[in-house]
Amino acid sequence: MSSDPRYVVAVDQGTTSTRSIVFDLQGRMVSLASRQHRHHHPQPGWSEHDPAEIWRHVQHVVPQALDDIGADASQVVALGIANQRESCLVWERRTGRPLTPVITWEDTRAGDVVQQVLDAGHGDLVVERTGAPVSTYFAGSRLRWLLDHVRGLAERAERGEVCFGTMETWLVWNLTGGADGGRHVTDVTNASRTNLLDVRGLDWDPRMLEVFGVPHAMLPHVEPTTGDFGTCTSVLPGVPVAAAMGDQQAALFGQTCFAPGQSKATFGTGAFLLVNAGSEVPPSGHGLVPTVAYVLPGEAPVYALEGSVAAAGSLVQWCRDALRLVPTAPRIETLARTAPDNGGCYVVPAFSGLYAPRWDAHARGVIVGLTAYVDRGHLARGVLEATAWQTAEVVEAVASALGHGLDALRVDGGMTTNHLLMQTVADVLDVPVERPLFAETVSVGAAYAAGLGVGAWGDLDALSRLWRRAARWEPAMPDAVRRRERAQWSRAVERAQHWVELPEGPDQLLLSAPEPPPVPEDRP
Ligand SMILES: Nc1ncnc2c1ncn2[C@@H]1O[C@H](COP(=O)(O)OP(=O)(O)O)[C@@H](O)[C@H]1O
Ligand SMILES: O=P(O)(O)OC[C@H](O)CO
Repeated sequence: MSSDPRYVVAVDQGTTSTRSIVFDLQGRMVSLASRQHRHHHPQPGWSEHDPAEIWRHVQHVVPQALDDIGADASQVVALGIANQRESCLVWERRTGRPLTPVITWEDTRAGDVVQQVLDAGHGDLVVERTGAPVSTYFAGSRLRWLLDHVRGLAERAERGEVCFGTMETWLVWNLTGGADGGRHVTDVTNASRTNLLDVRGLDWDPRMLEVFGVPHAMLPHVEPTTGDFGTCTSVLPGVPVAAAMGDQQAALFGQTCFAPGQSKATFGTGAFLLVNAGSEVPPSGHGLVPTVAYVLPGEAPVYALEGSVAAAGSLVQWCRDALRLVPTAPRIETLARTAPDNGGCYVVPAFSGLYAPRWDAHARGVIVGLTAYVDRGHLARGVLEATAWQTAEVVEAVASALGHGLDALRVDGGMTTNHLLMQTVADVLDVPVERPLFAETVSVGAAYAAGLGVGAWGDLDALSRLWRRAARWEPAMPDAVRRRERAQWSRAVERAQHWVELPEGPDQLLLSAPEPPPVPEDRP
């Protein structure tokens, strides 16, 4: 065996930042580099990133993570990509020039498209074919919005002159050559978040393309989670892109939830609970969404049942950036610990409406129960409790769907360094909460999948043996308190619900970037 160390590199392209993590072949994390990108909110309900900025960050963090350990591309056996899901953009096939910003999963501008699809009576059909309800959350409605509002885009899409993609599609295209032969591919887990994929056939559904008016010519080829996504021509020249998957599916994989019934919750910008549902599409219902967990070549697909919470860490970020309540996100814990409880104050962060299990696009955020007694500490408590209670609603829905509750919940994501929050989650769920040693489970999952793809690791059992618990929080809240607080939370949510009429979309192109962003730097 060569003494030259060998590595698997993961890229986690998240809503807040882009990270690159290097793993050795024992599955240990050996280096991490990260960069936050800007988040634009040009109008209420709009949420955008600059695709060129994100590609630049990938070009920066991947070499940096390798440089930090004195390694280079020649020692990398595979690259795996995990990404914020549903966020999407369109670019020009000939030049690779982005024609739109990244319209993120939190963006609600396509509310009128959703309404049109529902008014046309297609709501049940979309759920039956794709597993997911019609929502601005899934990419199809936002793609339709772009086709309607970017001048000339619909015609160019019909002619095959433009490429649609979610974030892994954009990154794989650029990594494998861009306009000079880059691959236009998506992975099946990301594709299952578009309202356009036949969740059983695992390819674009012609009926859904009709319903959303999406030309097939602009869509990427759908690939299994691990396999041949092409070879990097830049950033990691010669290295195969061996896996790509949505970040929440990657976290399920990284938490080694390979057996039906195993679950994890990731607390990042949003919060996402996924339960492994085995190889049959689980029934929709209880406000949960069947989704593709992973597809390994030559094996039956594995599905998950998902409960997505739109706003979790983003509420903390809003407290930091918009309210200046805290200087950094972790300081929300320090502030919350100055108060013994929420002082009667409840925060419902329905910035993008409410997702699972209520699915109310018309909901908007509220802070209720304010009296002159409430101070910053109480508010910070209310902010953390909002994530816990939203998760509790999802866990209740999962219990109804499965017919039994969870024994324990594996957690990960940026918010899980917050001990008070994790204790609160255990308390309101009345379930123990466990965090693994490698809390960057999204990257772990992408690396595991990529390593499997090139034979660097044996099999799923070998990966399961790598999971190590680092922390556990036991429920400690008296039942009576839990019941009382649960009832108060429900009353607060009711006040947030049905708040707005969905706005009509503008008639003309109103993207916030009137000039297309510059072509990524490394292209001639
Ligand atoms: N200690 C903390 N307490 C509460 N929220 C936190 C803490 N640390 C980070 N966050 C929140 O977590 C999010 C970042 O988590 P991360 O998993 O990196 O997100 P993403 O994958 O969505 O980019 C941010 O929204 C931030 O506000
Ligand atoms: O980037 P994250 O961790 O907020 O994840 C975003 C989700 O994939 C949205 O569905």
